[in-house]
Amino acid sequence: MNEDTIAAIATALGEGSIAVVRVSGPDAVDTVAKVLKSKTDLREAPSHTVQYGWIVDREQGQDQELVLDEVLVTVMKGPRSFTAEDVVEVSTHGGIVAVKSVLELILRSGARMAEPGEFTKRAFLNGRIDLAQAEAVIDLIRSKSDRAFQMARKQAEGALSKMIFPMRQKLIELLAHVEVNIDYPEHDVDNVSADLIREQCTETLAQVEKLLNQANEGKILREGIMTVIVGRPNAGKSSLLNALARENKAIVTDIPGTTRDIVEESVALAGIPLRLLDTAGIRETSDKVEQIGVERSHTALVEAELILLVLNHHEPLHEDERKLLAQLKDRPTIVVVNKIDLPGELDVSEVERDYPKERIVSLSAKEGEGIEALELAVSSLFFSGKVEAGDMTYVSNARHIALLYETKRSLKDAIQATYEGIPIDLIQIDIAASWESLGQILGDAAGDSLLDQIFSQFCLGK
Ligand SMILES: Nc1nc2c(c(=O)[nH]1)N(C=O)[C@@H](CNc1ccc(C(=O)N[C@@H](CCC(=O)O)C(=O)O)cc1)CN2
Ligand SMILES: Nc1nc2c(ncn2[C@@H]2O[C@H](COP(=O)(O)OP(=O)(O)OP(=O)(O)O)[C@@H](O)[C@H]2O)c(=O)[nH]1
Ligand SMILES: [Mg+2]
Repeated sequence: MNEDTIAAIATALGEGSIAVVRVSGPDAVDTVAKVLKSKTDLREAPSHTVQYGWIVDREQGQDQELVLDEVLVTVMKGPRSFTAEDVVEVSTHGGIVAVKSVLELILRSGARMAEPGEFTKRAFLNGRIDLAQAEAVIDLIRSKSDRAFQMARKQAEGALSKMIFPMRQKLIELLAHVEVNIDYPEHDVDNVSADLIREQCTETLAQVEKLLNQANEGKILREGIMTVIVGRPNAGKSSLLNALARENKAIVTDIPGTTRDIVEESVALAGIPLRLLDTAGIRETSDKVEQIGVERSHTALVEAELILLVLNHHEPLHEDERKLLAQLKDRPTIVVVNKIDLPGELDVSEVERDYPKERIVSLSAKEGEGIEALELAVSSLFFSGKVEAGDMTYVSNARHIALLYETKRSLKDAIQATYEGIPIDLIQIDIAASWESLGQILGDAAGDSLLDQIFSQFCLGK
């Protein structure tokens, strides 16, 4: 347990109705009791209760005391608290003046200023949460969407840890089993061990790979897919954006070259968030403004994670479209054959030579027909199965993903070694390594520098 009692402002600095100073550590109650005037002495207050009172600076004059603010004070006795230590929270009036003066007084009364993330770090060091949970707290604060927040919240509650834990348990049991066989060598024991290792490591490897696949899907669900709509002028790119956005966001006219600059809109397609970029139609042009637009279309393509190449069903394939089809065939491209409400002039078989059928979608942006087919094509391109947002655990933290890759490598090495007749005690090293890298996700034996690096990313007071 920590000796120090720490304090910091836990709320954002700015105008607001209330602000909170959080104090944690063995002297939290005493420190605040010294500066609080209330009916019940804070030292006598039961845990998880709120006291009304005033924060007073008694050291100001001789007899007179200076009232800093009228407050509500919450006491949470350890280990039933966020840090697992005694925690006292002082709710002051909002704005920065009251809360700052209360914090300063508390610091003068014996507490030390907390470092960024130190409250959460203590929750980790005191064993209330593991490192993966602590890291999820940062993601929680930083999340910008409901979905991102819900993913982080579940991890903060230990969803990932609950999956890692049994995997590690299985590996340690395997190690124990193999160890016993080595210590009491009988005939053919090595073969039995090799079979056992192969079986268990293959099972764990499948779980690790599943987590890694889901990590990628989770990233898509949190951040959205950068989607670029390209095609010739008048193909109906802006109409497609409007149809997907269900509003007239981009200007649509029958004049080729209408869109000059990139128009951006976020939409959800079959539950998948897309960051849609409508671009200027690609063609040779002498118009200076349009040229810049076409240039921007090409630039957008470079970074696109999904490309919707819009063709016009009502016209034969144009040379510029042949070029685009060839250029984009190895990219994540879906060919959208638009204007199917009009008579067909386009020879789709030419497209089908380079693109599989499930990557070609026919629709009418104007009539809003065939959008479901596009939804299907997008979700099968990015998701192995159904898009689940509800109860899946998505690994989002870069450190965790790197450690899962390390685990994967060790498990693969172990499996490979069983086929090559490598001595069991050498294979044990790989198994132990995979057990360790999984443990590092939870913060097993994490060194000071790693902890410093992780917790310094937090804001003050968290
Ligand atoms: N005022 C206030 N609001 C807050 C927080 C806080 O610290 N203070 N939180 C901070 O992020 C979040 C809530 N998170 C919390 C997580 C655990 C515990 C806690 O005391 N856990 C104990 C005992 C719980 C119990 O009595 O059953 C434990 O898990 O042992 C408190 C807050 C959001 N709202
Ligand atoms: N019949 C029919 N007309 C369409 C359809 N989609 C678009 N159009 C029409 O085609 C014309 C061009 O549509 P836009 O959406 O502006 O085409 P664009 O690809 O954005 O064109 P630029 O911005 O010039 O590159 C407009 O007159 C639209 O109404 C469709 O599905 N069916
Ligand atoms: Mg347009």
